[in-house]
Amino acid sequence: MIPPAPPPVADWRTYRRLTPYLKPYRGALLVVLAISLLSTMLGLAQPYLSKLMIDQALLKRDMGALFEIAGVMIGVTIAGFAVNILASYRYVALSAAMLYDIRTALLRHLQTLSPRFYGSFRLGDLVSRMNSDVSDVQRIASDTLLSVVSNLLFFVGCVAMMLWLDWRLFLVSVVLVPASLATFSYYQRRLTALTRDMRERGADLGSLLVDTVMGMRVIASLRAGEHEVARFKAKNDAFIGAMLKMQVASFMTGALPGTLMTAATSAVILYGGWRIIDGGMSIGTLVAFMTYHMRLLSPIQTLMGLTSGLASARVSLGRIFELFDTKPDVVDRPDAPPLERVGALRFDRVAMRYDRDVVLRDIDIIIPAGSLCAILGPSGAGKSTMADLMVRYLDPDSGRITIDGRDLRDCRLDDLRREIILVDQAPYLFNDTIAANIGFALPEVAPEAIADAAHAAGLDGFIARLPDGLETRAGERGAALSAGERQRIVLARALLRKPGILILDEPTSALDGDTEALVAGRLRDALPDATIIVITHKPALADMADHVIRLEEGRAIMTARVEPVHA
Ligand SMILES: Nc1ncnc2c1ncn2[C@@H]1O[C@H](COP(=O)(O)OP(=O)(O)OP(=O)(O)O)[C@@H](O)[C@H]1O
Repeated sequence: MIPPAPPPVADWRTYRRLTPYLKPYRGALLVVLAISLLSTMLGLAQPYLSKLMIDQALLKRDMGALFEIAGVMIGVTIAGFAVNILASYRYVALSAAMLYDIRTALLRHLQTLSPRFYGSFRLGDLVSRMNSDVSDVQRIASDTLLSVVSNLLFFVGCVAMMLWLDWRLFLVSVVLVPASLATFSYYQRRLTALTRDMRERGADLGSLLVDTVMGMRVIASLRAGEHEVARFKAKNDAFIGAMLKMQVASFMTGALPGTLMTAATSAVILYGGWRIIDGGMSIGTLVAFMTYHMRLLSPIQTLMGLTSGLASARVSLGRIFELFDTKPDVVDRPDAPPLERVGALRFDRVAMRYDRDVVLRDIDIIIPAGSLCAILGPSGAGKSTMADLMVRYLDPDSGRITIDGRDLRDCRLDDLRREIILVDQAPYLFNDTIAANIGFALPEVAPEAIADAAHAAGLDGFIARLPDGLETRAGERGAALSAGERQRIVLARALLRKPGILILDEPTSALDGDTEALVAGRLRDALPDATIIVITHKPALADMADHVIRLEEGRAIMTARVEPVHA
């Protein structure tokens, strides 16, 4: 098998993709930047005030000027403090709102992806992207970006003040800047690649942990604990190795260029001192210049240090946008006319393959509206695939599926998912009460309707025996219930929604004969006009159907039952 190509390393253009999310906050961002500019200007005033203090007050022994300048200095410090707090508060609120928008958009996008995506994408990796990567971006956005902007402003202001005070001294102070920038740029590129590697190893580790926790029962029963620990150790070693490499690169990126800049300080003192002794410069000017020079190092070092954070956020953003770039298998047509009624469902020369394996070919069947239809066939014949096609989790490779003559692709997904409900083979329960699981996402539903649905699914006897009845909790993924109880709860959830077409994929596989007969008997009463399609291996269920579709080697043969159950 050819291994998949490694994902591309995110470059700086990744940040451009944030533009649509920034747009709604343009005005607010400009206000924050204006406040930040004000705070920078206040910070830049301090060294200049010390020059005035030395040259105008101390050297001239002017007490009045001393108090005046000291008063201005205190005022500037207090104002700078207040403006700084305001800028960071406004900025954090703004970045939090923006990241909420990204997370919501991501969640909406993930909801459009088909089961095929969830079958192939590692759960741990997905959780790590939605959690750690988004948090990483949040951390950087709520901290680093404001810091970058204010440090850049401060840097530019410092340079301007230094040039204004003495341009020759400025040239001496920046002589090592090119070497510093070259070192920085080399380590910064290395850092991006290493950060990506570390995130990937982290996702590997996360996936293994999710897999292990979910498979804990199997691990315990097969006594595979040590095997799992060894797998964990290998992944953990790879993660720690990648993290250490990244740390070294991060340190070098932050520290080396700054160290070079510090070396320039001695040159400034030497040249400035010579100019003072020579009479070409005042003491106040050199003191102010040195203060700017020392402060110039701080934004450079901060900016360089921040690059490791920015590189890591860039990688995280890349991983988040990779999810956004995953195209849904089915495309919605929200402009399509609404689906008025749900009629006959037809497979018109439908073919379907996974990768290169053909699963269904030339499927040509009609499921009459209002009928009870059973789909039979050997394991792996493609029955569940047919169900996925009927609810448009997938689109056929060729041919079409129509509802009352209209191609499913020409319907709104919202209409389809309201009218056609699939209860699939793996009943999923949320960690909530049984009532909340049945009435999931229907906050207005009446308790009587939930009780009716539970009755229709044959749950009434079981619920009556529970001390908390419908308010009993289902446990993590329904672990506090038996497989048959879970199956009936998801059936009740579907019945409550009264769909026009209900597809049940092996709905009674975990039920005993009596319970199966009870549930099957109540189905038609619960949905008197609906089309009910049951995928089953159980002859008893198939016997109740009006029509039977038999799948053999990807070709459906439909046989109408001679004696329909419902006359
Ligand atoms: N996501 C997928 N990627 C690749 N192959 C798949 C995928 N899903 C199903 N298949 C393959 O397609 C074939 C049909 O699968 P399907 O689940 O539709 O069969 P089925 O008739 O419902 O089987 P069963 O009765 O065991 O539930 C199988 O060979 C299966 O391995």
